[in-house]
Amino acid sequence: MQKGILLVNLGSPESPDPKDVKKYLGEFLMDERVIDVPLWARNLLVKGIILNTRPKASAAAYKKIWWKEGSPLIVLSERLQNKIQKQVEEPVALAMRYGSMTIKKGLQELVDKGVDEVLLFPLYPQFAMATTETITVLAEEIRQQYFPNLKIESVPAFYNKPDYIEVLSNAIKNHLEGKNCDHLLFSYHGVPERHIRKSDITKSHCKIDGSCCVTPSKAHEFCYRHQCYEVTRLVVEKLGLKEGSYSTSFQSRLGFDPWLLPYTDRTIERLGKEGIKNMAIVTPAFVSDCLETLEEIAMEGQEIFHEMGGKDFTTVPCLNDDDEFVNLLSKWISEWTKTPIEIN
Ligand SMILES: C=CC1=C(C)c2cc3[nH]c(cc4nc(cc5[nH]c(cc1n2)c(C)c5CCC(=O)O)C(CCC(=O)O)=C4C)c(C)c3C=C
Ligand SMILES: [Fe+2]
Ligand SMILES: [Fe+2]
Repeated sequence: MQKGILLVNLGSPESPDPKDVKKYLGEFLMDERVIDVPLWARNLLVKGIILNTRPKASAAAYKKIWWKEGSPLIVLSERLQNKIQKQVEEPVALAMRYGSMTIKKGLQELVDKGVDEVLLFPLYPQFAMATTETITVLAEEIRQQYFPNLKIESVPAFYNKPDYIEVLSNAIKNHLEGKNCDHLLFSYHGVPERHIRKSDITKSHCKIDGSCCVTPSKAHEFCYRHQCYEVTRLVVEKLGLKEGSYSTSFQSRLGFDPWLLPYTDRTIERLGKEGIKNMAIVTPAFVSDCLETLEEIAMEGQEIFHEMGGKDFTTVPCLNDDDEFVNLLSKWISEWTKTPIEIN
């Protein structure tokens, strides 16, 4: 058996041009695991409303964060792939759930290299229907249709692995060293509350209240909200943060449905109003910096904080191609391939 690895991230538009942004948003938001309403309603909402209003504003936001080499999310994912490939003997390919770097092309690239057993690695620490699930479901559909002899094994959410928490905590500690920080905000991408209920395998656990996510349950294997709160809890424990010096919030809501609370923008506002002068934000739902971290948090979030009288505002970069993170992913891959690796 020849083994290979397929890393999968979300994707990004081809360019920050409104035409390309519209095309990308069309594919992304028509995914039934992202906007999870019946097809007729999704068509109405996405094609009838969102794609006629959002692409211009989104394109302007993408323009602010776009790099010479391309979309930060894609460039950073490629750097991660290249660094892992330097440590791992087996071929490591990269694909995006949306856009031109498709999962089909990624699998084809591995098959062309003689691979018949793939480790599918969604680059998300927490499980969500809109991320991990849509990747694994699509990969399986593609396998059945085009590569029926290929074996695919998926890496589950790694939010509570002690070595991941250690790498994340070290990155936060290193970034904050020598900086003023009175409050650390853990901001996770939000999801509609309905997604949490839909992913509840017990069908009765998730109440989305103050207690369900801290009450042990089988449901937590697929509960995005629980997994986000667990990352905060475990990092807080590791860094020895005091009660009151940190919070958890959810960003990037879209539409009128209730999304997970509290919202990040309102939380930043509250912290400023309460007299916090120096704050930091970490965004552990994202492995790679992207529009949501570089624009929504580092630019818009900072502006809100300053308007509320805040002073120092710092954003902890995502793990991106951090050496400790590369070593960790390479180690997990080598545990699967059973080929020892040499850590650079
Ligand atoms: C980290 C995990 C993510 C979850 C969960 C998620 C859910 C989700 N997102 C939208 C709508 C949008 N998201 C957008 C950008 C975006 N989302 C994620 C990650 C998650 N999304 C990333 C990494 C990015 C950035 C991509 C980049 O190119 O840099 C956007 C596009 C930007 C905008 O117009 O604001 C939308 C729209 C929904 C509806 C959703 C539902 C569960
Ligand atoms: Fe999103
Ligand atoms: Fe819960």
